[in-house]
Amino acid sequence: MIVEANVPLKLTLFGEHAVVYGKPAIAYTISENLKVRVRESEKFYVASDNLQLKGIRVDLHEFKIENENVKKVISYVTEVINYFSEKYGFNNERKALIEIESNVDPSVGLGTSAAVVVGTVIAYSKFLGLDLQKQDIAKISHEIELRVQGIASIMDTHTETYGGFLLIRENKVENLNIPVPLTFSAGYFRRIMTTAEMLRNVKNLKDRDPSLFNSLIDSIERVTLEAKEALISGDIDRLGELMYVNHGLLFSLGVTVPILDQFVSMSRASGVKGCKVSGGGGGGAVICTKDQRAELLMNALGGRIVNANPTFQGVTVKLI
Ligand SMILES: Nc1ncnc2c1ncn2[C@@H]1O[C@H](COP(=O)(O)OP(=O)(O)OP(=O)(O)O)[C@@H](O)[C@H]1O
Ligand SMILES: C[C@@](O)(CCO)CC(=O)[O-]
Ligand SMILES: [Mg+2]
Repeated sequence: MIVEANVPLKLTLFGEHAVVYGKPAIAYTISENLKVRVRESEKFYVASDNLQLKGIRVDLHEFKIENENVKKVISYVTEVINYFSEKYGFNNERKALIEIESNVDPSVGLGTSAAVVVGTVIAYSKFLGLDLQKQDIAKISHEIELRVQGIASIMDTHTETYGGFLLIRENKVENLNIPVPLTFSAGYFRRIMTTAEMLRNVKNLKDRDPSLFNSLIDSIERVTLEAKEALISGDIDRLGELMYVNHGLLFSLGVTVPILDQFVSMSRASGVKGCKVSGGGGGGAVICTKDQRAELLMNALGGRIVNANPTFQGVTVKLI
């Protein structure tokens, strides 16, 4: 028996980083996904064909002989195993091979870390014979992402668990009913930092200059709440304008890099209604109002386009 979880990846429309400090954010699930498969094995293994360390296969019992990079990369999975052993008393008596498959590169600002956690939580818990509700999956996954990263909001884990367009506010998620069929152009550029590193940079700014930091995240809050109204009323012109403003505020927070700024700036000059960095920054994902010019520019600048069509189902699991 193999348990397979299918997790949609996500894009953040507004409010990333600020959401970590209690501000609202808007995210939605897209038509790209990550799969996690769990099956019985004589030892614990994690396998992924998709990491920079291509084709790694790690024996979790001989962890200490593996290098720090490997340990770090698979820590989202090992924390899930630790969680079920600590909280549910599974003393690793049922060992598993955990395989991760995705056609999107890891760490690109599309919530791949949350997808690994949500997928492993749902598939591994089912493998252990537990039948967790979505509410539990979301809560446990957030706890684990937070443990690994040190800093994290509920946004990515909750969005990928539930699916659709969500407003994240005060540690809760609200479904946004969007009246018009809405889609975006999105892709990603090579990333030089992980989200965990970007989160630490932002925290440094907060510690160094709290008053400047607060005024930036207050502005992000205002933009996000106005964007919610624009989304609900289908006002794409206003939405686009607010995306550029949010990008500017993320530039001010120090999470953009030259290629992203160049792309956003060139998109604006060529008439695209709105564009911004999406997710943790430091390279990685960008999102624009749907526009062929944005997609051409992305290609021309060396980015990779992703399928940004919205999905509404959230994580699913099946036995194969
Ligand atoms: N295919 C995969 N196989 C194994 N681990 C993965 C895979 N994809 C992502 N990961 C894990 O997630 C980490 C990337 O997390 P990170 O938060 O930096 O990126 P992200 O979630 O795509 O971006 P953001 O949080 O901004 O949306 C990787 O270092 C690795 O630990
Ligand atoms: C940067 C951030 O806001 C979004 C990462 O996709 C981090 C988080 O919300 O945990
Ligand atoms: Mg992440």
